[in-house]
Amino acid sequence: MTEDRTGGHEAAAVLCLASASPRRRELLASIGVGVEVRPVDIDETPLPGELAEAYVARLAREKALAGGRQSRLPTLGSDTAVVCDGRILGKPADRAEAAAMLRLLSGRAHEVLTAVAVTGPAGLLEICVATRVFMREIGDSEMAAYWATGEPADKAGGYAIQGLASIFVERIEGSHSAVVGLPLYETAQLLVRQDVPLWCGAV
Ligand SMILES: Cc1cn([C@H]2C[C@H](O)[C@@H](COP(=O)(O)OP(=O)(O)OP(=O)(O)O)O2)c(=O)[nH]c1=O
Repeated sequence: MTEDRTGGHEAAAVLCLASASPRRRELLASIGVGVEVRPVDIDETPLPGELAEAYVARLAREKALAGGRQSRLPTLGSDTAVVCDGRILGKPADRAEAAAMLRLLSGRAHEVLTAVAVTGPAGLLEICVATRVFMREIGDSEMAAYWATGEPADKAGGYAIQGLASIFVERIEGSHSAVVGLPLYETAQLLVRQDVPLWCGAV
């Protein structure tokens, strides 16, 4: 453990995180896993006819493998997509796309898929977690106000359940941390299999 600038404690790096997402780093820190961040730039275009589960699994795997080439530590890659009516919603490019996404999600349920891949001594381990999110109806003025906050821009499906959009989410079935970007229960199991210590040490 080393003391960080805020006077808190930052765990020493035991995992390479192949991700630019601050949410994933914070989620891992919350279970005592310190990371070395190695974001990778991969093409996130779905292949023709590729199903959502195969798509997120492929991206998580590609991120883990590319990140792993830059580190000696076990390496984690992950990808989150919002899926509604078979359509994969990534991050909205602009206000119009964000509004179209929220209009599609308003007043109904959709799925959030998060895939995780971890390379390490046990080889490549992978999981994919599906969570159902039930949203209330969202009005046009709320959509416009939400876009103006800046929150939707870098979020799959154009919303953040952990942020201001929590007022739109009636309930979920599944994993809250998976919607935010990393399913902690399932990820912990993969990390243990790769000998990565959690807050409770090597188990
Ligand atoms: C649905 C939803 C998504 N998100 C975020 C999680 C992910 O960071 C992002 C989905 O994009 P991803 O492409 O999965 O991840 P990323 O681009 O942020 O990071 P990297 O590819 O480098 O790993 O959306 C939330 O924070 N809250 C939510 O409620």
